[in-house]
Amino acid sequence: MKLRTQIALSLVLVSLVSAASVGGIAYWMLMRDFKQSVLDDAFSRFRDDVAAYIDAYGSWQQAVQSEPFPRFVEYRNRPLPGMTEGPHSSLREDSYFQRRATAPFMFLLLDTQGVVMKPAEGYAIGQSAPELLDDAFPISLRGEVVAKAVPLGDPNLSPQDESYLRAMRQALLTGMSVAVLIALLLARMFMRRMSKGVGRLMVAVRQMRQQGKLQEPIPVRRNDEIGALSEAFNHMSADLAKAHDKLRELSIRDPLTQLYNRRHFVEQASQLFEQAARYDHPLTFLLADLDHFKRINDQFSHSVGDEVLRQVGQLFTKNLRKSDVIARYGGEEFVVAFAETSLAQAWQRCETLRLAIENHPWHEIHPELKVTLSGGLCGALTLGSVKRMLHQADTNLYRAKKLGRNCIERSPQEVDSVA
Ligand SMILES: Nc1nc2c(ncn2[C@@H]2O[C@H](COP(=O)(O)OP(=O)(O)OP(=O)(O)O)[C@@H](O)[C@H]2O)c(=O)[nH]1
Repeated sequence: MKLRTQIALSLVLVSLVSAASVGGIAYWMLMRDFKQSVLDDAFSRFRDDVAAYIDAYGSWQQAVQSEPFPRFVEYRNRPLPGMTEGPHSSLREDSYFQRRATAPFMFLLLDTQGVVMKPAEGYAIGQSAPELLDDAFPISLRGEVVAKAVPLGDPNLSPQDESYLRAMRQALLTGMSVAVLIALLLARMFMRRMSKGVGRLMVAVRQMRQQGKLQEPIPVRRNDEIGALSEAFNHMSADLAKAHDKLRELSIRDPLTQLYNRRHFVEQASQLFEQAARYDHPLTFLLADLDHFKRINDQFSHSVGDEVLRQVGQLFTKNLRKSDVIARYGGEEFVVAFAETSLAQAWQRCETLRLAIENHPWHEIHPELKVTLSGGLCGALTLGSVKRMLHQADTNLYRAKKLGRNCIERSPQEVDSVA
């Protein structure tokens, strides 16, 4: 499953569970407090009625014999004359009849010893129930506890109470739905923000893998773990690109002279040949060889021979153009591809190079050291391949050696054809 989907699902789940938990707890607290307030209200009425009843007849027993408690309550709470009219009359009447229906019948009345005085829900008059005394509310008359009331069962809620609770439930549900909606919107924003950073990383990694783009910097716009990850990724890709470039350089360079190696030269020469042949542009190859190099090694040591090769490499680079592809072709052999260069122009440059090598202060390495270079040129694209052109250049080099070395030779027929 995609990270984005996983985050989305987690956030949706968290939002729903949070909203349901908060809503559930709020509803439970609302119901608890509401029932308590109904109970308190009912008890205060019941307490007043019982106290007035006992007060009116001297004791509960005498009162019961004189007038039933419900009737006493009804008369006691009946609206005063004149109150049945006017703006508040209906309120008073409603309240009276609803409370009357609930309050008297939800309390069991005990005397101070725990003997039932007014029955309710399975308790008969005269039954002893001292175990209920602990939870009973005291009813006092002039500072003396005259009875105790025990609430039984759930309160009978009035239609007004029910509609109030319905409205509260509705409000709670609406609140919860809005909370879930806001949570989901925030989750979506949060997820987009998060997945944006991860998405950028993914695109960069994919480009690295599929297109080989090693250095693919991504913007670091955040100050969190994803920002740190992006920064680390940028560092790593820069390091990787550097290491890759270094490795590539090592793989195409000759370690002694730092010129290109033979393999890289062959690759480059093939491309240059293809282009020159297609667009009919000039291209000339030089194959060069240091003269009597074996003697240098033998006479002055192998390390002097190495130093000569190194310095000859530098002279090649210094005296030829950047666009010329210069390589060490073998032991003391060098090869150059002169792009966009005719045979005559290449010969001129090779002569400059040859003289530079001949006149180099070799005596600084050893007083008797002398170094010269022989070379063979070929600019005959008509030969059809790099291999054949290099072979022709080698033939010309051989002739240069035969002619006494320290010179650059071209094929006579090429020189003639240009002339
Ligand atoms: N010091 C050193 N010598 C090398 C290296 N590579 C090849 N050589 C030596 O270069 C010498 C080439 O000698 P030859 O092929 O006989 O040619 P040469 O002595 O230059 O004679 P000509 O080419 O005919 O002028 C050999 O002695 C190789 O050992 C290298 O990397 N370092």
